[in-house]
Amino acid sequence: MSTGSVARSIRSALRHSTAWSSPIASTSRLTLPSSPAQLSSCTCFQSAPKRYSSHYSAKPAGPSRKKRTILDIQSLKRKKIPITVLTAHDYPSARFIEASSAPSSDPNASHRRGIDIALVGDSLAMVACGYTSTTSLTLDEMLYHCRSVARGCQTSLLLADLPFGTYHSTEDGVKNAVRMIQEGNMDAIKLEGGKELVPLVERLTSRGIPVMSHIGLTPQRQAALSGFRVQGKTVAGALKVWEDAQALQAAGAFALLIEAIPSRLGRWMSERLEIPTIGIGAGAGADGQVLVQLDMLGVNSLERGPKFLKRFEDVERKATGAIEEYIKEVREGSFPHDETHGYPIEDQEWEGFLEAVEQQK
Ligand SMILES: Nc1nc(=O)c2c([nH]1)NC[C@@H]1CN(c3ccc(C(=O)N[C@@H](CCC(=O)O)C(=O)O)cc3)CN21
Ligand SMILES: CC(C)C(=O)C(=O)O
Repeated sequence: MSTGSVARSIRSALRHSTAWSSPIASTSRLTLPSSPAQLSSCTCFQSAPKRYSSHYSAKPAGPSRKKRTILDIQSLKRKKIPITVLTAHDYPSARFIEASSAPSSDPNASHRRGIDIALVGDSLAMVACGYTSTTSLTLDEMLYHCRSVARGCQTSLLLADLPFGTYHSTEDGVKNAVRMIQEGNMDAIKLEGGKELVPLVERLTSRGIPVMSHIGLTPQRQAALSGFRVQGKTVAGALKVWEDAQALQAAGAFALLIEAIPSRLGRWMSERLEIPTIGIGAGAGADGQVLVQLDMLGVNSLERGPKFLKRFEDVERKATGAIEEYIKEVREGSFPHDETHGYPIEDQEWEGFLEAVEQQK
């Protein structure tokens, strides 16, 4: 192939990679502060990293759609504004979050602020990959999902779980958290565990990697906890949750996820901790709430699900209904419609084609 023809094929490939090409991910990463003290006074979290969106994505963010920062999240607690967290597992679920953050016509609408934190939770192992537990998910699988979410979500703070087994030692935890930031394009990471993780939380936060700690029911330890069971229901159990919370706050965690604990304990701790608590099955007294997006959309509405789950939609029913309609229309011949869904050819071209075929005989 000549140089000219190589250039031509590249130009042609570029021309054809329009609406269906994947968007270009940002290469500009946040510069992170190096100590917890710097973290709370630093302004570098406040500037939005530029991310480019695909041709058919929503309009570019307007002035009211500032990238969420650690400081923003923490100030919501002081202002007593509930923090909204929702999981995103891929590009479309990230785009749903981004679209729900669009400024509405009503400037006072409470949903106007949108989702504060998009969480690439390792629940994706179960709901998006079909594994029976979160422990099967590898770091590489997680990184692949993180990159897709980062391409779809510009406004929310991007948080992801370090998968099971990737932070059993402080050294592993630091190395793998850095990969989540550099390769996964995440802003912060979440770690399941209590006091035993203090050395890792200190190391990460003092090196500028913001950490959300996750206590109470920690699904990665499902086997050790003998299943997905409510935690902190006894004197000793509640004391353990409270001691973990205090130790992790002191170690530098910017927020605390509290899962499946009694509502009274959730409220009591939230009133006493300085850092925000994000609850899932921890009652209305937490500083924020998190749900798994596919759960709250009712994508798996046939399963019973935990008691804390509220399904705001029944996407499973809507999706299967639509697919059945598609099957019916294809079988009946009512889809596609030539006029609506097909491509025309000019009469002259068509007749010319028929003549040309005739002449070839
Ligand atoms: N789809 C999905 N949603 C989740 O919220 C979720 C996951 N997957 N995978 C990881 C963990 C597991 N989670 C779960 C799963 C089940 C219960 C559950 O059924 N709990 C019982 C508690 C029983 C008790 O101790 O009293 C319940 O009835 O709510 C709780 C959390 C939360 N996380
Ligand atoms: C259940 C939520 C909080 C989570 O940690 C996840 O999505 O993995």
